[in-house]
Amino acid sequence: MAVTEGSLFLETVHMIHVLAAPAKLPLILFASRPSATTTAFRRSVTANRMPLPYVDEILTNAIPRPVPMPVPTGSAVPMTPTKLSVIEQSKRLAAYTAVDQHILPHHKVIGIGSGSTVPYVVERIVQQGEQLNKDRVFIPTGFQSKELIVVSKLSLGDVDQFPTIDVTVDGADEVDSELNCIKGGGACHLREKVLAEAAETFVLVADYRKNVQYLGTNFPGVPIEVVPFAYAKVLQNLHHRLGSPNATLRMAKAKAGPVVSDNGNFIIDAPFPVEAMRDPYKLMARIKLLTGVVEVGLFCHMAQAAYFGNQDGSVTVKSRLEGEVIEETLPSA
Ligand SMILES: O=C(CO)[C@H](O)[C@H](O)COP(=O)(O)O
Repeated sequence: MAVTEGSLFLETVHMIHVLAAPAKLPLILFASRPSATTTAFRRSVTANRMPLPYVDEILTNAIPRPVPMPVPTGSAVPMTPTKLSVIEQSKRLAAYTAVDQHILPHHKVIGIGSGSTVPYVVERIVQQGEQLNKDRVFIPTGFQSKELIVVSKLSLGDVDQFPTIDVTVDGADEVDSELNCIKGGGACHLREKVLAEAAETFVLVADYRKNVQYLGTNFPGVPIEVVPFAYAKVLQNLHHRLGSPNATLRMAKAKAGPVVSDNGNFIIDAPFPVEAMRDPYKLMARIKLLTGVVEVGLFCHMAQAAYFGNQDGSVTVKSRLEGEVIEETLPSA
């Protein structure tokens, strides 16, 4: 899914934060005035067309937020609300743990990925303090992460200025037992793959629902970015030659016509049978050879580690050590 319910929640919160920022209205509104929070949240959710029963679930199923690291004075922190649903709490746990373990003081060029877990990544980076962050540059994978970087008053760079990145942290749609993943639910996978490949260390963060043994378990299709004029030809290739008869052009939700990526391209979502998904590298290579394909949302042999926040407050970590992927679960704090 391009926009999950959880991500809508975060994006809504983020949107309110962005709207509030110029008028210096703190997002603390969420913490100190729950009824105003609920009303504002409902209003923006309605504008985003999220079903209201789900809003009720988010608001009632909320659990207390753990105490964050102290925020250095004067920092612009993209604050999250005081109460988070279990899923949001899991995302934040994953993000905080990954940042604590991988974004170290000597890291100066940092790639910021896309998706609903990434705001927590930026939040934790900001909590590391102005002293550390003033000498760093942050490279976004798209519009969302660029906004997060700017709103957080971190220095923005681009990969053409910094073709070597110390660490890139990104979300994922699914991660398998070999640390391969599906990305592109948010149509950012071209830039995401460039930043993953440019990075010395590429780390994934997600909630427990994305942790699977085989790709395609829950996430229905492989996102494929194509140049617009070639989309019909690529669709035909996928239907008739590559064994994806249900591949479709991704259509926009609040616009007539297809989703257009940050690079001006179209996205095809192509579901494949289980057998094909068991060898994601081979599948990725076959799709990539179709002329008109710009990038495939299968990331194989790229991530060094993946962090999944669990419902019970523990974090499952998959990491690559001397070619082997090991999995461990860190107990809740
Ligand atoms: O690959 C991506 C965008 O292209 C995202 O990282 C991925 O879709 C996960 O997003 P979310 O956390 O919102 O489900």
